[in-house]
Amino acid sequence: MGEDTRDETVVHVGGEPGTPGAYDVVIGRGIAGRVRDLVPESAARALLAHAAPVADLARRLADALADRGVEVHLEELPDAESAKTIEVATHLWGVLGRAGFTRTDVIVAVGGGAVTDLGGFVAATWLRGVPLVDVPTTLLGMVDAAVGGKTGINTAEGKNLVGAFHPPVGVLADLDVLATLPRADLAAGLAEVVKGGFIADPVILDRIESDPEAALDPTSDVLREIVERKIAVKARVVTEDLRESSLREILNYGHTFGHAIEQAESYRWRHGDAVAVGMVFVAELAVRTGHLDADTVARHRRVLASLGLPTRYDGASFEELLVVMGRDKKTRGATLRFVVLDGVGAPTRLVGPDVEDLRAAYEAVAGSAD
Ligand SMILES: NC(=O)c1ccc[n+]([C@@H]2O[C@H](COP(=O)([O-])OP(=O)(O)OC[C@H]3O[C@@H](n4cnc5c(N)ncnc54)[C@H](O)[C@@H]3O)[C@@H](O)[C@H]2O)c1
Ligand SMILES: O=C(O)C(=O)C[C@@H](O)[C@H](O)[C@H](O)COP(=O)(O)O
Ligand SMILES: [Zn+2]
Repeated sequence: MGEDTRDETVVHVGGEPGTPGAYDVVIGRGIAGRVRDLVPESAARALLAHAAPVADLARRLADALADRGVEVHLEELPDAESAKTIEVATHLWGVLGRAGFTRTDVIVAVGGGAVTDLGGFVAATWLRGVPLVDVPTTLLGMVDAAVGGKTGINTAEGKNLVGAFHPPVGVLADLDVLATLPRADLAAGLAEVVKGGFIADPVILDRIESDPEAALDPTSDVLREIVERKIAVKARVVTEDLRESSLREILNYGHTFGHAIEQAESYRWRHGDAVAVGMVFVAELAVRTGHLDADTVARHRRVLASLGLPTRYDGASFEELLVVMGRDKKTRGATLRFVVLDGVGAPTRLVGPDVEDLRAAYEAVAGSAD
C-alpha cells in the first residue's frame, strides 16, 4: 500500500465521537491506506467482500490488514444488483460461520452501493450485528449508499424490501478509485448528488450548472466539492433521524417512481438513472398538486440532461408502476406518500395524491423529450 498523502476531509456522522452509531467519512485522494485506522483494533478477522472491477484495490486493502495481523477472507461478489440477494447473503454467512467470526471481527465492503448494501446487511445480521467498514468505489456509493446505515437486499416483490439500519464504524471515500469508473456510472452517482442539491443544498446545483463536464471529472475540484457537500447533507439528515421516522424521508426524493422503474426493468437500469427520472416524475406531480412552479421542473430536466442522465421513461405501464409504488416503504396502509418540493431546498410530503395526478405526472415523463 502506497504512502498516504493525507489530502483528506472528514465528515462526522452521528453523536459524539466514540458513542454508538457515530463514525467518520474520510474523503480524499490517495488515502486507501487509511483503512488500517478505520478497522477496529479488536478485529482478529476481516471479511473483505468486493466487486470484481476493484479486485486489485481489495487485494491491497487485504494486504494492509494482513500486515496488521488480521486474518483476511477475500470474497468477490456477483456484479451490481445481483449481489443484493438472499443467496449471496447466505453464502457470506457460511464463510463467516466456517471461519468462526465473532462480534469483534469486521466486515469490509469494497465496491459500489450494491456491495455496501449487501455487505452492510450481512454485518447487521451476523451474530445480530458486527462492525462494518465501507470502502465505496463508485461515486454513488461515496455520496449516498455507504453513508447513513441503510443496508439491504431485494426480493421478488421489490427493491430493498429486506434490510436493517446498521451504521458502519467508518467510511473511506478515496476519489482516486473513481479513475476506472465508466462515465455512465459517474453520471448515475451525480443523480444522487443532484437530489442533494434539490432537497437541501442549492449550491450543488449552481456548481453543476456552471460546469457539468467538471462535475463528471473525478479529478476536478468541482467534483470534490459537490461530493463533500452531498455527504454533508446526508450526514446532517441521518444524524438527526437515523431510522427514517420523519426527516430522513427527504433522502428518498425521486425514489418511489425510481425504484418502480428499476424493478419493472429487472434491474437493468442503473439506480441513479432511475432516480433521475423519478425526480422529474415527482417534480411534475408537485406542479399538478400546487407545490412547485414549472420553471423548477424545467430546471430538473436541464441539470439532469446536462449530465447525460435520462429524464423520460415509457417502458412499463402506469398501472404496473402504481402497484410497485404501493410497496414503497413510505406507503402507510393503502396511502402512497411522496417527497415533493415547495421549492429548491424546501422538501415536504404529499400524502395520498389523486390517482389522476399520478397518471398525469407519468404521462408527462413518458411524453417528454430528453
Ligand atoms: N443504502 C443506501 O442508503 C443507498 C443509497 C443509494 C443507493 N443505494 C443502492 O446502491 C446501489 C447502486 O449503487 P451503484 O450505483 O454504486 O451501483 P453498483 O454497486 O451496481 O456499481 C455499479 C457498477 O460499477 C462497478 N464498479 C464499482 N466500482 C468500480 C470502479 N472503481 N471502477 C469500475 N467499476 C466499478 C460495479 O462492479 C458495477 O458494475 C443500488 O442497489 C441502490 O439501491 C443504497
Ligand atoms: O438514505 C436514505 O434514506 C435514502 O433514501 C437514500 C436513497 O438514495 C437510497 O437509494 C436508499 O437505499 C433508498 O431507501 P429505501 O428505504 O427506499 O429502500
Ligand atoms: Zn438512491
